[in-house]
Amino acid sequence: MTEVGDVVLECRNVCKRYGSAPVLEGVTTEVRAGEVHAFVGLNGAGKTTLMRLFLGMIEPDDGIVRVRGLAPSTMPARHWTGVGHLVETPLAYPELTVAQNLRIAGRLAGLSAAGATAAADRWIEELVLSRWARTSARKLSLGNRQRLGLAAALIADPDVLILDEPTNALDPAGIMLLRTLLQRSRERGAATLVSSHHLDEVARVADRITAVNEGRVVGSLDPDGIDLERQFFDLVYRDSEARR
Ligand SMILES: Nc1ncnc2c1ncn2[C@@H]1O[C@H](COP(=O)(O)OP(=O)(O)OP(=O)(O)O)[C@@H](O)[C@H]1O
Repeated sequence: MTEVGDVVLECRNVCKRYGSAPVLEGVTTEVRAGEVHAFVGLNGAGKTTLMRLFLGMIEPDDGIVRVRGLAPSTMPARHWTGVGHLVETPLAYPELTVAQNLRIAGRLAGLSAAGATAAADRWIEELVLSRWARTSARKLSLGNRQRLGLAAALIADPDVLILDEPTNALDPAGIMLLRTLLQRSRERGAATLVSSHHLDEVARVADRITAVNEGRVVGSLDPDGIDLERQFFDLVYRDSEARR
């Protein structure tokens, strides 16, 4: 396994509320270079919210969030070029083809025009999208739209990768492909944060698994451990009981 390096993503005592409803309560965590850190939790646990904070899409009410030591809201544009992400629905211009979308993603990630064209061709092959390269994004199946989103996130080999439920809508071949891509990103030294509901899949790809429940970190799971589902529900039930 690759050696794990410096802290790249970090949050300390982060709280986020929507109105009076707490969504994250005192979350502290980190992701280091060369590791895949997975967040698992039930629907509404706060996983997407944490990712949106790291991407500067929202601000914490309390606590600190850092990406390579900088607050996302103050990060210069050039730092974002090394951050690949797929959060919620894959972002694609519906009227543009797969190839055109990937060229734009490459340009936004700081590649030259020629570099973006080459990267688009490469990632179309990697994600097995060749048949749809000239198809407009709006005509893609859900799974192929997800593949396009993953290709866009990875287009410039980012050293920070934030993927929310990346297996969404993928077929078994797509899931295996994603596994390989995450492994390669880890070997390049990328810091990867993923969220998932699929404990078996997460156990295959993650170096670290953190369980969240109702906005709080409630423990960690050993990816090599047995019966992860039972361990996960034990943590969740214990936390839910303690809150009563
Ligand atoms: N913009 C918003 N306004 C109000 N509430 C919100 C908003 N965004 C998220 N929430 C609430 O925050 C909580 C956490 O949502 P979040 O999407 O982070 O959970 P999640 O763990 O990603 O869930 P899922 O597994 O279902 O995707 C939920 O109760 C959700 O309804």
